[in-house]
Amino acid sequence: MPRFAKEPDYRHGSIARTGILLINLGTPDAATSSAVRRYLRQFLSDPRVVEIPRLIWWVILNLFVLTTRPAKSAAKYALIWTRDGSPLLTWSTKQAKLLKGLLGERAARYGTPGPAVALGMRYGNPSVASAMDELKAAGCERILVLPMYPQYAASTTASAYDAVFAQMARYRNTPELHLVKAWHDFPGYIAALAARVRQSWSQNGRGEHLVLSFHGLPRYTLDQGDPYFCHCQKTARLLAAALQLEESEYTVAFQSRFGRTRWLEPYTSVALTQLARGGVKTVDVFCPGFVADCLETLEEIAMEGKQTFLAAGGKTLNHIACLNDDPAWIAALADFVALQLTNWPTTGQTSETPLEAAKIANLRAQKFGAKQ
Ligand SMILES: C=CC1=C(C)c2cc3[nH]c(cc4nc(cc5[nH]c(cc1n2)c(C)c5CCC(=O)O)C(CCC(=O)O)=C4C)c(C)c3C=C
Ligand SMILES: [Fe+2]
Ligand SMILES: [Fe+2]
Repeated sequence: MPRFAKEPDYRHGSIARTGILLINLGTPDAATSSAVRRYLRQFLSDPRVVEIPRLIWWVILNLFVLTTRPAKSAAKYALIWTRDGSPLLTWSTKQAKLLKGLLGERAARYGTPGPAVALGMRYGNPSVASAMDELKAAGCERILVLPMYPQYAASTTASAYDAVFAQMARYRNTPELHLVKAWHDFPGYIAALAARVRQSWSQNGRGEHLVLSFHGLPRYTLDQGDPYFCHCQKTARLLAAALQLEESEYTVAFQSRFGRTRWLEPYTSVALTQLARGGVKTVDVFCPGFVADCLETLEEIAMEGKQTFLAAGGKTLNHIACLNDDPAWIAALADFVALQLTNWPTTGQTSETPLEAAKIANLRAQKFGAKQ
């Protein structure tokens, strides 16, 4: 493979565009053991995700994890799989499409073309590399990297950056980058979350207690300076304030523990058990850290979490759907993008006079026989 990827044909005088690169975690290509194994191999080989020394982890991963987990996880994926495939991919694709449409509509008011939007998955397909290629092919000289993780974590956000940098290293004509780090307190995001909860309350009734369940992380990441835990607490606090909740009316908890080390606490399963044992009969569970429903919300919360709550004496667990394609959320996302693009100067972009363009075309034709 050549060191650098082939550049798209260079067109003189074309307008340099801005591209929005949405990155989410990714999902297997199918709900089968082999597809899940391929996905988990890529995911769990990421040193940002599992920090055990490489050689030791390679042995554990290949001898134990990848021999047992794929079948178990595939069975869970099968429970949430739809005719369109994985919900995470379906919703993420829809979000990218809706965002592109809305940004295009807003730009059209000023007679300008909207930015290009592409979706890249950190693991699996479509890859971050292919999404960046797509933006470059669309003439994007500037790329806004927007991880679909409101709360920063090294294992998600920084890992998404790693994938972007790896592809940058393959380009000769690199685009300019703007990396979004976190948006856990962006007012439009908080307002969209609050509206989602209120909508569920009015449609399905209001539970006695609200559990805000975030994906967990190993506990040592907090001790070692990862701000994820604090970002989750702030999102929860702002959301609770928007919903005018007293502290006794909601619980912040962490789900999806992986491996044997201690993770951020309280664990969602423990919180649900304690609530039920304490006499709470109806609980709402909302996952503000996931902007799209996925295995972790549809299976782990709506199915497993429900069983845990009922087994401990609860009567009803209502899983409140993630933001998915909610119009208020897509509008908030478009506002956030606009904010990020403000004051990003468009200097340094090529625009030759016709004479210069003709000279360059001539030179390239002589030297490389290139078509212009
Ligand atoms: C929202 C943020 C996420 C963080 C932080 C995160 C950290 C993290 N995850 C694992 C291990 C697994 N996670 C899995 C699925 C999964 N994780 C997230 C998001 C975050 N992960 C999502 C959106 C999903 C769902 C993907 C889908 O296809 O629907 C899985 C795979 C499923 C399984 O086998 O259980 C694993 C494994 C670790 C170790 C980690 C931080 C160190
Ligand atoms: Fe995860
Ligand atoms: Fe999980």
